[in-house]
Amino acid sequence: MGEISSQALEGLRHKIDEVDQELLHLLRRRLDLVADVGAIKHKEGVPIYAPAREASMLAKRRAEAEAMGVPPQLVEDLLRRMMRESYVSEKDVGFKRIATDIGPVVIVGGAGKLGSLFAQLFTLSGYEVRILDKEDWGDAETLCAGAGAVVISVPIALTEAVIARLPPLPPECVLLDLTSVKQAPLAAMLKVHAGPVLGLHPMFGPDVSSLAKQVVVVCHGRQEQSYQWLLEQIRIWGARLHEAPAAEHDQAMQLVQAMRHFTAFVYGVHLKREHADLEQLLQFSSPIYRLELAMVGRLFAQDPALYADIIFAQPDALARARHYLARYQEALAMLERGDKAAFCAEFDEVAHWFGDFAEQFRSESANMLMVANDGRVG
Ligand SMILES: O=C(O)C(=O)C[C@]1(C(=O)O)C=C[C@@H](O)C=C1
Repeated sequence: MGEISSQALEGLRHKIDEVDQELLHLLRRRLDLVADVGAIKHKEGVPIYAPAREASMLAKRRAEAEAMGVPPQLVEDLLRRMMRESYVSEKDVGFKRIATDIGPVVIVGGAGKLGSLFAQLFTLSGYEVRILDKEDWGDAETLCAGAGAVVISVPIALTEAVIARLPPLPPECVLLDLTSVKQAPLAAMLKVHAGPVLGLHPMFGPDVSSLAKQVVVVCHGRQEQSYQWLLEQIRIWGARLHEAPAAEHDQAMQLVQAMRHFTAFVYGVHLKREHADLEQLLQFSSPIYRLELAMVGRLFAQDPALYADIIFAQPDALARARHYLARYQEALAMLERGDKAAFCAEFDEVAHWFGDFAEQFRSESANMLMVANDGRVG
């Protein structure tokens, strides 16, 4: 059934259509300007992401919006969304090539999703890219001959074996990996190659449209000076580099990745065994539950082996999971006793421990929830 509308309403809607069309023309103009910015950045080697420019632009537009009676958050949301579009369009122009005098970049596992993304980024930056995938080991020596960098991008469980299988590399070649764990691959690379060695962990999946604002963890191996070009190249792609010792990285990942995925896995198992009707749950769901369900559900749209690798590769995964289970059991005991006071006391202690982060997370998530709700149809 069509929506009921009066003539007055129709007239106003017509005017709104005109305003939205004007907005379209303005967006087109902005996209054209951004394309010109992209061309200059490509030539001059300026990073895609310009945080200082973004901060000053947002502050000015917010103040102007306020003075005009336009909600500042509305303007900020629109600008952020437009800038996300800029990252993609500026990426497609290509990037300045930082190291002009190095040999080809060989990507071991370059036919995989993450490997393909890096192959694309190196190609967009003017490097010769060679792919060494499963079926190419017979040609490994030829492919690696004269290489300026060899990038290992294979499943975690295979990383060390693949590194051990590499042919001898040129002494100045940078050997690096993109694995989610860092200590074991770094040790393996340092063992087989006497030249520059670097461990990277891109903290994003292969489906990102650009590296702008993404984080890449850097674990130094050997001869840092010899791979500064590569770090600079990644900065130009838009990513933020976070340096950390490999052991510290692996420990943090245990909590950020392994535990997180493990609990999401258990929650998925629980929903299935309880015969949850997802269609029905979505009908009842608030934005936060929808988001939570999406975070759990997206796990099961991906490769089980990848998640098994991330969880099982952590040396102390079992001990940590046992600690988690013990905490769950403690909480369960409160529930059995009907001890609300104990629950609230523990809650307060955790809130105190979160400190200012609790409020920060509340306001950050409020915005995310609104965006999640915008995408809802019906
Ligand atoms: O001004 C720039 O450097 C741009 O690339 C343009 C733009 C924008 O869309 O306004 C996009 C990305 C930057 O992080 C900042 C601003």
